[in-house]
Amino acid sequence: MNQRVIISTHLENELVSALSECEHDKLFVLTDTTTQEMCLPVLQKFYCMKEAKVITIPASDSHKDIESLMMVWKGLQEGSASRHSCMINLGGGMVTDLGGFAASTFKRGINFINIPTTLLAMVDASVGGKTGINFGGLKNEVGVFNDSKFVILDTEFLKTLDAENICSGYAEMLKHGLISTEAMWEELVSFDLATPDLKQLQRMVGDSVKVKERIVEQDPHEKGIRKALNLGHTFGHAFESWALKRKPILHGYAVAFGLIPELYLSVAKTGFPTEKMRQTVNFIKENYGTLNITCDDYDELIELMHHDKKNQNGIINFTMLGAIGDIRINQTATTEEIKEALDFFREG
Ligand SMILES: O=C(O)C(=O)C[C@@H](O)[C@H](O)[C@H](O)COP(=O)(O)O
Repeated sequence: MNQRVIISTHLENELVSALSECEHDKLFVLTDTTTQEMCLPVLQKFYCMKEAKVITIPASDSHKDIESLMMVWKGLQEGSASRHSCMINLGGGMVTDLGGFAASTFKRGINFINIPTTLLAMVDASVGGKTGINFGGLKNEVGVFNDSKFVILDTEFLKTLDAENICSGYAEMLKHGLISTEAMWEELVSFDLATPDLKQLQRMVGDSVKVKERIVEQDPHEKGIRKALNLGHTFGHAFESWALKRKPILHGYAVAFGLIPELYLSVAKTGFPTEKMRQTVNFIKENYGTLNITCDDYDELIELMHHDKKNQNGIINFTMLGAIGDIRINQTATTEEIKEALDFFREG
């Protein structure tokens, strides 16, 4: 990985040091309307930011699209950015994904630094070089792999989040536990997510991001083991795209929901222990509720799964588990099995 992930203890110092390693003629900072209000004031107090030009896009995943991307390109162009300029992406996964893609394509690529401000971006989106936008109703349909030079991870920003955003990011942590160790999974499913202990959560963020870093280092372009990080996402992205047309849900909620049918398939096909599946499913149902799909939605969901980026030769590709930490990539399921898993999701 050509990216350095820094767990911040003093944001200003770390940013000064990162910027000194990213030689730049002009500095830009990308925010969305939420982080402009909640997080930008923290950065604007720093001397190193005094010349930075701010570009702001509308908040939420429904704006992770070509229009917002054009706003960023336009902001860079109007601010006379050169190929030697640098952009700081200050925000959640939508900002780090879209900003990373804008920076990677503007004048064929300028340096960028991610400062994630949501739990989801801290443990997942800001790390590992997946950048992109949604397109044609499909998640992350257009994008490139390109690392930010630095990720500066300041867990103080967690204090700006509401309960829903904590839950959303936590779903990716839960996924990291499932693909990692029993001890990590155990701590995650025992955590009181309804009234979270922020100190404990801040410590768990460090462990969680290490799981992602370790996997991305082995396989930066998702040819093999990186597909582990997509656990919960074959169904999850389908749920998310389905919801986008009705009542949008946060990405992490879609992943939490996606874990349910994928763990069900793991029990049926790769021998994942039923009791651990039950414990995980109960945790998800208690903390995330459910998504109200009916049998009439199955064909649409399966059609959406046919666009998953892991697929090859028209076959839907799943990541499953044989046990906690026993990752089985490139698994398949028949349409009948997928429908059974959706029945389990609804009726469980
Ligand atoms: O980093 C990865 O690799 C992942 O799959 C992590 C996912 O949690 C993340 O949501 C990712 O952006 C999904 O990527 P996609 O390739 O399925 O669009």
